[in-house]
This record gives sequence, C-alpha cells and structure tokens, in this order.
Amino acid sequence: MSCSSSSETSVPTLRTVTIPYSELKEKDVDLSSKIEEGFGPNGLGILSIKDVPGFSALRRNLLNLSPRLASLPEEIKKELEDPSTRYNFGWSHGKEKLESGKPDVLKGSYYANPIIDVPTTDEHLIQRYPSYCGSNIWPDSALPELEVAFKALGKLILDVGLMVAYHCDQYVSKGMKDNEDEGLVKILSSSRCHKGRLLYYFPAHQNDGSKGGDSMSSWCGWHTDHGSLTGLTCALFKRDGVEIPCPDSAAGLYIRTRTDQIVKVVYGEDELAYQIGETTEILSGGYLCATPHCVRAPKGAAASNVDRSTFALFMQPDWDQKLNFPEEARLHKELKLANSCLTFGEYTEKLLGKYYHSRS
Ligand SMILES: O=C(O)CCC(=O)C(=O)O
Ligand SMILES: [Fe+2]
Repeated sequence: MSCSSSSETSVPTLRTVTIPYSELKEKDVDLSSKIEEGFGPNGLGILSIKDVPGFSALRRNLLNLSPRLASLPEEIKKELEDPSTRYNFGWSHGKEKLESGKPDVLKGSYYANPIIDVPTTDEHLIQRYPSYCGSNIWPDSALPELEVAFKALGKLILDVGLMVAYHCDQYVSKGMKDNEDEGLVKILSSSRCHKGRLLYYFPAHQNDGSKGGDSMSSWCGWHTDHGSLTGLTCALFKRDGVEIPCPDSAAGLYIRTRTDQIVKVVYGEDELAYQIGETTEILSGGYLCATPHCVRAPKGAAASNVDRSTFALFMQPDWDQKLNFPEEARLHKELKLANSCLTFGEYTEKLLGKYYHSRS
C-alpha cells in the first residue's frame, strides 16, 4: 500500500490494496494474502478490483443520472418516497439523522434492490422487515433510464462481489477450523436483501461553507455498514453540470484503522471498491474486519457549486438466512449473540432495538 500525506492536514492518504479482475475471477488463484492485507485484522477493511469489463461505462451512466434525479421537481420526488419502509426504498432526503441529531439535508439517496423488484408479497413480512421486504419504486415517466442503469451497475457489482466473497471464504476457512457458518458466497448468492444506494451530495454555495463544518465527517457521518459486503464506486464530481476532478485533495472517504488512526483512502475511478460490513466481521470470527468510515466534503471557494455522486451496493444476507454467531464475536457483545442462531432479519431487529433503546 502506497502512502503520502494530504496537503492540508497531517492525515495520511493510503491507496487501497488492488486485485486485477483477471486474477479475481480465477478460483484456483490463491488471493489469501491480498484478502488478508485488505480485510484482515491489520488491513483497512477495503480493497479494490481493477479492469472489471464494462464497469466504467455502467458507473458513468448511473452516476450521471444522480444530479438529474435530485433536480426533479419536489412533487415528483415526493411520489418516489416510501415512508412505510422508513424511506429504505425510493427517494430519501432529510429523513436520516446526522451525528449532531439534525436531519441530513446534505445528501439525497435513492434506494432500490437491483436484483428483485418485489422480494415478497407477504404483508406480515413486509410489516416486520420493511427495509428489506419493501418493493422498488422507479421514476417510470420522469427518468425512465434510471431503472436500467441502476440494475445494470447493481448486478455487475453483485457478480464481482460474489467473486470477492469466494476468495474471502477461502481465506477464512484456512484460519477458522470449526467454522459452522455457510460462507459468504452461499449466504449472498441466494439473498433477496441486496440494496443499492445512489447518493447525491448537494453542492455547497459560496456563503454556506460552514454548513458541513470543518470536520472529517462533514458529508457522511462515521459508521460501519451493517451487512456483509459493500461495493462502492469512486465518486463523480460536477460543477454546474460539468464533470471536474475532486476540487479539494482533503475531500473524500476516510477510514478509522484498527489502531484508531484516521486515514484518507483513495482508489481509481475505474476501480470497484469493496468494504466489509459488521455481519461479516461477526460471522468470520474477526478474520474479516468491518471498517468505520465517513466522507469529508470539499472546502473553500473551489468547492462552491460542486456536487458529488456515487453508488453503494449493500450485499446482505436474506432476512430468512440463519446465522450461526461464533464465540469470538468482538462487535455487539452486549447482544449476547455468541453461540446463538438468529436469522438476519431477527438480528437486525435486535440491533435496532439496542439503538432505539440507547437513544431513548
Ligand atoms: O459516499 C460515499 O462514498 C460512502 C457512502 C457510505 O458510506 C454509505 O452509504 O454507507
Ligand atoms: Fe458506508
């Protein structure tokens, strides 16, 4: 991993560990050392895949639609909202909370399952797990291209993600001898719970530079993803509708390392990055580690009128998937998951219960 220092701050900038697609797709190439370097206990929890056929065009197609979606008339965006799924399908703006507790109006998101439009029609399930069992909402007349572009990129990220998952399973099975878990490939390939998120970070205007603040997490707060594996594209920046390079070298994705250092992480626009989610960290007994991350907004005059579009695919187990929680779990010890068997849906509910409880 190469390392340099970001000009404005003393935070180091690290390049992700990169695997060429030609190696990733081969089942008999041993990638354990790369997986360990990226996702293992001393890795950053992120790695990137380069030269994925077709990726660059699909990324560009979808990310270019993000500002167009965000600038649709408010009444059209309202029709694309779904409060019954807690805004986990369709358009979501100002519904999530920032670290400060204030509503997040800095970005808009569009959520959909790129693999299945209607994962279930069972009302009981829809009510119990609204964020997984809801249905897609597409802007059929206002932006018909969105559905095609979203599904195409989402499917590609899933296919490549399953290849990453295969090599993760190989790495984990070498270390975890009594692993009862089914492995990431098995868990992810049959899931109806994958969720794509098209993100649009609204531009700052000259006089409201203070809005996002100076902090590291000015655009997206510190968090770890909840599911198994997250695919991420490199963000696309525009000023007044014209694509530009990121105007501030300090802006972008930041990660907190295992030793509590904060680093800025970069990868190429033609690379597809993957991060580990909390569920995988727990199930792999810590062989694969989840990563706290956040996004810093660009600052200063150069950031004026600059927007940012990106896409994340959260690969998650099915709500019905039984998970065997091993003894060594480091995360959420207070939920007493060790040696228990819960479905992913039940586990998510337990976790939400914990958060709501601790917030009240
Ligand atoms: O905007 C980004 O680059 C990351 C977004 C993210 O971390 C998330 O949606 O979970
Ligand atoms: Fe995230």
